[in-house]
Amino acid sequence: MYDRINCKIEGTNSEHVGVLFSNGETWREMRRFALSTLKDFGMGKRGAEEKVLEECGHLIKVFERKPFNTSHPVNYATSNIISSIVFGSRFEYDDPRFRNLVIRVNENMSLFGTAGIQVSLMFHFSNFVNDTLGKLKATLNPQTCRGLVDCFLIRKQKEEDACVKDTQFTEENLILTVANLFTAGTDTTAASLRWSLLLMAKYPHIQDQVQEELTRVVGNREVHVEDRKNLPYTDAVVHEIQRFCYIVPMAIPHKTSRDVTFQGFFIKEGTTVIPLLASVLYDESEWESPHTFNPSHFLDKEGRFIKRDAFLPFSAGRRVCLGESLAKMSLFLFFTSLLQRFRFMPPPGVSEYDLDLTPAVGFTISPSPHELCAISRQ
Ligand code: HEM
Repeated sequence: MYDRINCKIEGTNSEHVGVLFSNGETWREMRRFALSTLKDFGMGKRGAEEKVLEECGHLIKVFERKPFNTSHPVNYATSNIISSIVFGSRFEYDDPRFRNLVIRVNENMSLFGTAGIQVSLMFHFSNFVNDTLGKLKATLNPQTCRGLVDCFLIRKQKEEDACVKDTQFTEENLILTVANLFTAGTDTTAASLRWSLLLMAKYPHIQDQVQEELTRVVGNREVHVEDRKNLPYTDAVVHEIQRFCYIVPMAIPHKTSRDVTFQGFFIKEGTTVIPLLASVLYDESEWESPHTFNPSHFLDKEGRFIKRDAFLPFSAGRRVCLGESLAKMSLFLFFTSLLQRFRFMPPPGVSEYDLDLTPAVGFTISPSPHELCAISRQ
């Protein structure tokens, strides 16, 4: 059951292109291509770690002691991770075209599925990508891929030269695949990070324990992915944030590719099925206290980190999140690097108890608008 339902975006042929909403050969080819280039430029590599740490350096500069809204800076930072993997470069936070794109992607996730918003995103996205693409095409060197777009253009040229019939490496597929990576990969990671900071301000005793562990194990040097295994409490906190906040409560609609009988129910081929990830992340038979923010869900009695089968924020199966490794790495590095440097607190006059955990409405679950103070620890 890995097909998507048909989700056509007005004005485009999006039912048949990109990764998120395509099926069959297009999905297979675009997913394979995106995964292998993400591996080359991002996931599981030292290069990606450097990109996240570099971006963290930029983010740290805009965090403030006085109350500030975490939304925009965090969204710019996570968008820049995708930008540097896709385009091979990042954007300044005050670049108006970049800011506009980030806002559109954010709106798109809040109102996911609304045709008007999808059209508006595609319009802004096409403009932004066409502009960036023009620059990349003008400076393309077939010997060096700066990012996913270069790899795509080189492959497109090769398939054109070889007169490959029905090639998937088309301009439309390029724009939709890039749009999919921005839509699926920026707001989700940003929302997770914003929840992390809010929860640390809300539960200072948990923030204390994370900071004690970071100071003891890492000290003042840069945190690296390798440190994760020596930071069991921090790792448990990051996992618990993803469980407790279930950023994507429902997976993207699937469609049964054949008749199936599941738990005694007959489901006909072509039926729309929406896996409810929140139900497993809050399953009372799996978690000791599902409705409480409790990092012990991921710790054994000796304080060692434990994996849990019911931890499925990225879904499962063949349509499992394509960016899972990148998201996990980014979240861990941003969270630990920020907590090394700052103490996150409610604004003056607001107590921890007043910090509201009611989520904002949308396809992804983001915190409601709020302000925090970032007090330097160094
Ligand atoms: C905390 C961050 C993230 C969460 C919680 C998350 C979660 C998910 C979920 C639940 C799905 C739907 C799976 C299904 O339909 O069964 C999904 C799909 C997807 N995600 Fe993520 N995601 C995150 C970050 C990312 C990142 C960073 C990227 C890009 C690099 C990304 C790219 C995608 C793509 C392309 C799909 C569609 C896969 C397909 O249809 O084959 N995601 N994600």
